[in-house]
Amino acid sequence: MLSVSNLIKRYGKQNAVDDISFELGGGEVVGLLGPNGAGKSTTMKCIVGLLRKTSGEITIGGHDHLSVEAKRLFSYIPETPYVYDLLTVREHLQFIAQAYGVRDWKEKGEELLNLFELDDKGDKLGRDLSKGMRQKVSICCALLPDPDILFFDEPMIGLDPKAIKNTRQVFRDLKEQGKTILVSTHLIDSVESIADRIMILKNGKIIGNDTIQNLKAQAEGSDGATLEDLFLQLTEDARD
Ligand SMILES: Nc1ncnc2c1ncn2[C@@H]1O[C@H](COP(=O)(O)OP(=O)(O)OP(=O)(O)O)[C@@H](O)[C@H]1O
Repeated sequence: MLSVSNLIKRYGKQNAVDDISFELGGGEVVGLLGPNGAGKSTTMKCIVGLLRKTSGEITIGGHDHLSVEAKRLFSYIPETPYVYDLLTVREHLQFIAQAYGVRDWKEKGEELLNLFELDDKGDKLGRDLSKGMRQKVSICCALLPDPDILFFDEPMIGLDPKAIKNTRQVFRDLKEQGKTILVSTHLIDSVESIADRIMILKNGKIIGNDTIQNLKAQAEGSDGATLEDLFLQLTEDARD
């Protein structure tokens, strides 16, 4: 469903993403973990076409990632939610529904607004929303077109505990529906229960790419180790 080959993204002399290759099969849920500055957001932004890659090949559903065919297949929830200042919350949903040709969107839109407790904020303008509300609107907009693939960049940041719980449930529902998900996060616990596989990035390189069980087995002295222990062990010299 997603294929990334020899992706490099260079900022000046620094390779923020340093020749990484990986694939996501249809229906796979993969957590992208890594310390600050590891290259998670840069990787995501290159995949969705927000940043121009320096080199490498990326295909989504067999199409070049910059093609319209690829863009029809995915939604992206950025780390910093972007909303339109002069559209209300409901108008955001209407805009997305029209842009993606979503029929009968109103009912699903209302369900999403209810789920994220935005139903009484439907007439609020984007510019008047708090950061957490913007994040919720961003998630609702991403879910409305019912995409096959979802890219979530730190989706829990800025959400209140109830919204975090709801988002976890949304992940479980999406997984059950067979959606393909790549989710970058610092909140290791939030992916542990749903991820089929974890990729750990450090200094722009993938240093671990396996099931949690296999990664734990590979890690030294991993008896009873939590995913957090493993993560810290693999990334401990990240500041070298
Ligand atoms: N616009 C930019 N110009 C120059 N360097 C950048 C730019 N954006 C990111 N970088 C650098 O690229 C590297 C990867 O950054 P990136 O934001 O992808 O990391 P991240 O893993 O998402 O980090 P975090 O967990 O802190 O969000 C970092 O060293 C960062 O300083």
